[in-house]
Amino acid sequence: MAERSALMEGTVVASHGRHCMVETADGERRICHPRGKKSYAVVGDRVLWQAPPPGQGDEGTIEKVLERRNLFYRQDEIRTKSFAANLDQVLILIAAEPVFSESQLARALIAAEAEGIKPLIGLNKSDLVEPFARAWERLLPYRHMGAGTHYGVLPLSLALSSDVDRALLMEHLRGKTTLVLGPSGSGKSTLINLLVPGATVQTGEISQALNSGKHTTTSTHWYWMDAERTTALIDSPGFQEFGLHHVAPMQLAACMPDIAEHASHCKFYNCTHLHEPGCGVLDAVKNGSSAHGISPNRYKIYSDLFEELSHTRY
Ligand SMILES: Nc1nc2c(ncn2[C@@H]2O[C@H](COP(=O)(O)OP(=O)(O)OP(=O)(O)O)[C@@H](O)[C@H]2O)c(=O)[nH]1
Ligand SMILES: [Zn+2]
Repeated sequence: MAERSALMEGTVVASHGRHCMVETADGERRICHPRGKKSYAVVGDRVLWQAPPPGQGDEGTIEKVLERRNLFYRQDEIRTKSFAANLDQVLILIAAEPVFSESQLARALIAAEAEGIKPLIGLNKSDLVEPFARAWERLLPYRHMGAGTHYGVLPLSLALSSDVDRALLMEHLRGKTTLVLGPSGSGKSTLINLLVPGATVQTGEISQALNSGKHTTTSTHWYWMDAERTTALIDSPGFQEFGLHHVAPMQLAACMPDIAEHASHCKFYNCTHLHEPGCGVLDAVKNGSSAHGISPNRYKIYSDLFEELSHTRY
């Protein structure tokens, strides 16, 4: 039996099917395959990997996925899609146009909360004055959520005020690992290319290497934004149909800061906030859009999701 080399630690920086690109501590990258089911890794995973025995090519094997701090994923009845692991925050980029789906936004935010990941919202295309004003208005509950400490909505105009936007984004991203998500047309590619010059070329090359020649961009990629490798951005496709099958209905309120804020005032500790007397959430819904109320849209998202998650689980 050929002698095997030592285990080394690395970070998964791209994945395509079962193939991964692993980056070592000194920045070297190489293609690795998982050894077994237990070593399936996603972008952001810290892994122990091993170089192949001499003369057997240069593709390594992932021997072990180290314990994750968190995993951002969506799940429906049929499948689970894992986006990335070990994140500091998720930046959801939407735009004045095309009009965004509030339900989709809310779902992504809940998925982040459920894993203890800080969400951040960017609203792009502020140059489209009227549609932007409408979108900004629709985001009112999100701008106020958690007394302004929790979320933040960053107004952006990525194609026009690139220097200003780069500086603003850097304030929020510096030193962190951030997953960027967004519906098609929101300006996600514009954002990635603004923050990581040459990202498109890098993506093409890695995709090609992982996909044995076929060109594809439908995979998740990790980019360093600085030479010191302290600030990372992860680009991932697949924002549509955000299933939350993994969130229990009774866990939902805690994952929606504007609802959670009032849930401690309920008479019953196991209040569903749907019909109970003495419910702090229902009282806050009556106060509607006042500073301390819950917006009708947000409550509808809560009650619809509660119903949906109650059905899908059993
Ligand atoms: N008006 C305006 N248009 C912008 C802005 N930023 C990006 N766009 C335009 O919006 C369109 C979509 O931008 P992309 O960066 O390709 O968006 P994407 O989210 O990557 O979209 P997909 O490639 O479909 O996933 C392009 O035509 C951009 O030029 C902006 O600040 N203002
Ligand atoms: Zn209640």
